[in-house]
Amino acid sequence: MKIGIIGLGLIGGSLAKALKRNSENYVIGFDVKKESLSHALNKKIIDEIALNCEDDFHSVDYLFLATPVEKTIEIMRLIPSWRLKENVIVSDTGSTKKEIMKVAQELTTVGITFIGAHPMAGSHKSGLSASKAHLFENAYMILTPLGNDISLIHSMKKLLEPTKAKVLVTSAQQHDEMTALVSHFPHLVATSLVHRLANEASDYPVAMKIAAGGFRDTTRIASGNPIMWRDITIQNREILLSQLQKWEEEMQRLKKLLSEGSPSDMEDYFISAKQVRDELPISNQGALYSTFDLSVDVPDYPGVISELTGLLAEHMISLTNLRIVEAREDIYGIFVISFQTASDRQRAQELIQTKTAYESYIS
Ligand SMILES: NC(=O)C1=CN([C@@H]2O[C@H](COP(=O)(O)OP(=O)(O)OC[C@H]3O[C@@H](n4cnc5c(N)ncnc54)[C@H](O)[C@@H]3O)[C@@H](O)[C@H]2O)C=CC1
Ligand SMILES: O=C(O)C(=O)Cc1ccc(O)cc1
Repeated sequence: MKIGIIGLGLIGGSLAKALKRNSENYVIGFDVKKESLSHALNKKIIDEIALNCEDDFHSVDYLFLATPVEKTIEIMRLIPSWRLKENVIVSDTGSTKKEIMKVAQELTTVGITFIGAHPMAGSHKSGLSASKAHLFENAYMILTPLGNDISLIHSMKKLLEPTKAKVLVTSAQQHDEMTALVSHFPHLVATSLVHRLANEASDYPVAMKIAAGGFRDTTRIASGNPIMWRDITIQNREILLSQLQKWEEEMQRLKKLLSEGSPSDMEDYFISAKQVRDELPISNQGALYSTFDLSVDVPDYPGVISELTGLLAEHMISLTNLRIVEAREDIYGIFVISFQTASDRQRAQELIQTKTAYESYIS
């Protein structure tokens, strides 16, 4: 297949790398950053550079827009004036879908087929340098088609096979409601917690320094790309405002509990949240649970487990558990190794950093 990708950042770059796993795929890329284009071509992430979008995508079967979502809408409005194949399928990778699918509906009137796509994987990092061929492995890829064209969904699924993502189909409305709950609103909460810390920093100058693992874990996503999150929150504003209303109600409930509740009411509040959190697919994978976990970002291929366990065994580092984490939504690595002590984990991380190309994280 010939595939065009506009926006060769974290997601567009990762998509290009994943699609190039199929040697029959040919990728033509465009980005406003010229250095990303030349880097992508030199590293064979793409096969060809598009110099002007009006003409240079005329031979592609699929065209993906992997730009911040407001930019995506601007580009979609330009597409009717471009020279494209008659049955090209246009798609995107945007984190919001309602506004994008409204413009997609307009495109059908000029004969352009658009199917929305959103990989539920990524990171707070951005740009081509953070892209990875295996970013989407085992993650959900949500498709939002306009109609019920099974053959269209089937061909998108086929194209996306090299990403090893798990495809889900929903409506744009459902997509935006669900992502508001699990991604967009948590992003606002994380960001507001950082603002709270910053606001108190003059009274408690040492607070920043002592911010421990919990604060860092809860607020990691606040380091995400501000332009990307500006666009997402503006496009999903309505649903986010209703989430904010429900959040305020939850805070009122908490306020009452804290001021009037008994210690056991308080404990119940934590217990019921812990039950739900522990049921999330990420944390019920392993038979054992250790606090000394190391996440290693590796492609999901056979052999990687023995490579890493062999390395640890060679250096006499004992591990207590191994697990492959299935969703990549709020984590970096997919291969999680648990250790009995923090010092075993530290030694393992140093070893993996020096002896392999895999990145590892303590979360
Ligand atoms: N970062 C993440 O974790 C995830 C992001 N997404 C979505 O994917 C899209 C891309 O996000 P990232 O790759 O993270 O952003 P990014 O900032 O890493 O990459 C965006 C790229 O688009 C380029 N660009 C901007 N305007 C352009 C234009 N007019 N024409 C051509 N290229 C242009 C930028 O130069 C940059 O290389 C966004 O819509 C985002 O909502 C979806 C899932 C996860
Ligand atoms: O950093 C993280 O864990 C993320 O939350 C990544 C992410 C960002 C935006 C999306 O639309 C989907 C996933």
